[in-house]
Amino acid sequence: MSEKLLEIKNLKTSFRIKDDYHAAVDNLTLTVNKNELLAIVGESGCGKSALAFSVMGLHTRAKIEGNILFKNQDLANMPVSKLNKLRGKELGMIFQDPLTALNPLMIIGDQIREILYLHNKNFSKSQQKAKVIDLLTKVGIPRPERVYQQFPHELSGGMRQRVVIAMAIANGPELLIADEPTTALDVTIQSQILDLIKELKEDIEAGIILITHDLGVVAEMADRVAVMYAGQIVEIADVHTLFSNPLHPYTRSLLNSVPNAVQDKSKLHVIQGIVPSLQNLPREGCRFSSRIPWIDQSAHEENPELHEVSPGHFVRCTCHQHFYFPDEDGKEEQNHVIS
Ligand SMILES: Nc1ncnc2c1ncn2[C@@H]1O[C@H](COP(=O)(O)OP(=O)(O)OP(=O)(O)O)[C@@H](O)[C@H]1O
Repeated sequence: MSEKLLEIKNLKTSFRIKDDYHAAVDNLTLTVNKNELLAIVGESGCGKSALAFSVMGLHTRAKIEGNILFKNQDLANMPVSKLNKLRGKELGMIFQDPLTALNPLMIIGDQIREILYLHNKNFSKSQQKAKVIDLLTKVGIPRPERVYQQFPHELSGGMRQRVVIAMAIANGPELLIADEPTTALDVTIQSQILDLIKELKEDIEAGIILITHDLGVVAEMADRVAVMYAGQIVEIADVHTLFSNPLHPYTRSLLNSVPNAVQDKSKLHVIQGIVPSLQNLPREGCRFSSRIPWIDQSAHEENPELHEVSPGHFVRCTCHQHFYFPDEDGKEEQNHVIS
């Protein structure tokens, strides 16, 4: 039986725009188990980062409602002083852009030493230095003694992201959140960084939330996948089920829009449009219905819920039972009705 590490219950993260609050994460419920890698996917603007920042308590102006239970402590309703003791120790985060995550005026060694010292004042300076060298070696940095003395601008983007990862794992986090950790890097470095996160998963035995746009990465690394659209989870399942039997129209659209070597390119089905802006998000009915206007309105639920269609596989709204792509000619898909 998997052990729950993080349990998010009815999380609502809202930003104030003009005079009103608008929810970027809307009534979201999710668990992450120990030693599990949960991938969160979805288009830009669907609320992935808002969710990650809520877990880490990094929103300064957002209104947070609901519960974020980490080992049964509620991060959403915790004083900052207590949260600070968890962040950088039991909770680690790898940010999108390593340059903004590092202090440009401090050498790398001191930045990592500071994190170690903050959470363990008993380490002597030489013990801290040894540990930093150890961490830099672990994240694959060649000549760690030299890098210890260098400033962030002296390193390449890939090396900087390795440093950020070393900082995130310095105190052995139990939950690690990686928010598009390779966005700022070129393709070859991207795969090295992802390999590193994969290795670390075995090594540090943490629960990991990986936010990414890259479905290839998800297929290779994730244990479970949550698909987000307009602030909500529309489908969640173990990685095998999600890729072999995607049900929600949005999930099917995401998977169908990725070409693969054996696929006939004329059969790429793409759903047009984008995630609406926060102020224009439909708050009632199926939020995806405006993207699939050819599906009869009666196919949607009034208040779409997540339904468990097989053990651990949840899909929002009943519209998936009646969904087909408009440019599909096969009758098989047109009759895609799941009882
Ligand atoms: N501080 C903020 N104030 C107002 N609106 C915000 C704020 N931060 C995010 N938003 C809005 O909330 C919605 C969700 O944004 P979020 O950054 O979480 O999306 P995302 O899925 O992480 O996108 P990306 O993949 O581009 O990082 C978007 O409409 C965004 O414009």
